[in-house]
Amino acid sequence: MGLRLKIIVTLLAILSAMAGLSVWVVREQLLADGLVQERVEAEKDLRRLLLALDAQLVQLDVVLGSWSNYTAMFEHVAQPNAQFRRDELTAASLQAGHIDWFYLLDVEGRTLEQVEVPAPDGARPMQAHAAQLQDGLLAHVGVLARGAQPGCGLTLIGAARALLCFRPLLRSDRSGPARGTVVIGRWLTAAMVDSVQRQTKLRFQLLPAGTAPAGARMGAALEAQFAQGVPTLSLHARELDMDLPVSGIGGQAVALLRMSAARGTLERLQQSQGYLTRGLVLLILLTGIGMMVVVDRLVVRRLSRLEQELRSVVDSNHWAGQLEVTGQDEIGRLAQYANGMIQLVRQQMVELTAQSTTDVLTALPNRRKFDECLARLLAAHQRHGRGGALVLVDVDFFKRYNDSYGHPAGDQALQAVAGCLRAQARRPEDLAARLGGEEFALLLEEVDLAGALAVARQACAAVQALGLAHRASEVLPVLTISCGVALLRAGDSAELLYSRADQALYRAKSAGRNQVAA
Ligand SMILES: Nc1nc2c(ncn2[C@@H]2O[C@H](COP(=O)(O)OP(=O)(O)OP(=O)(O)O)[C@@H](O)[C@H]2O)c(=O)[nH]1
Repeated sequence: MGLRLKIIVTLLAILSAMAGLSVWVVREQLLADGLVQERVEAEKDLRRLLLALDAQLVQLDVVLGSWSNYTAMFEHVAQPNAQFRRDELTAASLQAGHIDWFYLLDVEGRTLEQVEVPAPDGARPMQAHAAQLQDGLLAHVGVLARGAQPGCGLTLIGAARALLCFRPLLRSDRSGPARGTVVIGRWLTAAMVDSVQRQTKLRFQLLPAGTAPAGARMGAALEAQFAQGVPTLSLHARELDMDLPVSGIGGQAVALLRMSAARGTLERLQQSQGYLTRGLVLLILLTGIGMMVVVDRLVVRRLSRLEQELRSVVDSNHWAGQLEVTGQDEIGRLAQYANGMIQLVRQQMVELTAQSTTDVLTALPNRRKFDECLARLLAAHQRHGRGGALVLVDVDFFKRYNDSYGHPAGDQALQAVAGCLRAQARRPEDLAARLGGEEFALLLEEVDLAGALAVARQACAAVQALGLAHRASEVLPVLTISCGVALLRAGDSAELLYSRADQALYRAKSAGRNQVAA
């Protein structure tokens, strides 16, 4: 896997993990916030609903407050009399004031006057529950009213719920104890529920109180009810319910007020989570692409360029060329170090090549170099018809020289001979080489037989002129050499040419040494 692919895969893995984690964290946070927000909004709605329901009581209370014959009622309660005027206390007048029933009680809670608007089917529910009313509710109201405080609230009469308001009958200056109580009521009908729903745009129902504990009381301070944590929230997939137990006027459990609402907040949150997720993914993609471009420009591209340059340097024969240094950072320094190494390798290669083609004792080119040059000479001859000659050189009676003067002296003698031969290779294309032991060679380019013979003879003369004493030589008392010359011929191979030069050398040796034969 290339570096670029590795970086892409790693980046993708890291960014995906980051994206997943971010989405999860944000989602959890959004959900937690959403639930809190939903509860807050539901409580706000419930408050609004309770206020709207309370407004119904307030209306009833206003009707009760605007009653005109309190004085007559006060006296009637104190001492019931037959002259008590009942003009306002008819079913028709109650109906006009949106009241369903009216009671006038004495201080003991006994009913003195009672008016009821019959239901459309003629039923009179209040009468049907007269005993219950007498025993419970109205007596209770009477007790409440004895505290001289008016009040309103919800109550349960049989299975029906009603709103009621009561006022104690006091003196007009409000002094003295209450003499009785006026109570008016309205059935809490489906029409009234509808009207509150329309007005508040909130869905609710009044369920049987069941085992729910007595809770909020209509008309009591809402904040106090909420502070007690009375409402309970139940969350469903798409809806939420907020339940609030509602107490009656006497504190008894009357109903369970259930407000239902769509979970819009959650939907909105889920929607924003979707936007957020898409935004995050886009951001991460853009970040990933941006990072890739930066990493590509700063690292990958430069590294692959270095790799190409290094490969072409290594592939070249002699480690030719250098890497481009692109900056002073780690990659730039890497290129500098690599350049240093390339230079070192190049130097060592030059040195090794020189060592492998040079004779250690005489510093003349060795047999390997000679073979290369001979091959080149042959190729040039075949291609361009250039002339050339090979001169094989052998030191005369060298074994005896060694035996007479010792091996180290023999080495020095070979070095001296090498110096003489090097001096004969005057032109840049000429080559003097040591082939091995006391055998040397001269390769001469663009030369004819006369020229080659002349060079060979000069070599012989030069060695002789060295005057290196050789007491065991049969030729002269000084060191001498013999040379065999062979000219290049068409179709020659290295072996053929060498063989002719060797035969010539043999002839020179046989003819007495210290001479040249061709
Ligand atoms: N000192 C020294 N001697 C060497 C070296 N290489 C070869 N020799 C000696 O050179 C001698 C060559 O002897 P031969 O091949 O018998 O030939 P020669 O004694 O010169 O006799 P001819 O060639 O017939 O004149 C041997 O004794 C080798 O030991 C070297 O590097 N140094």
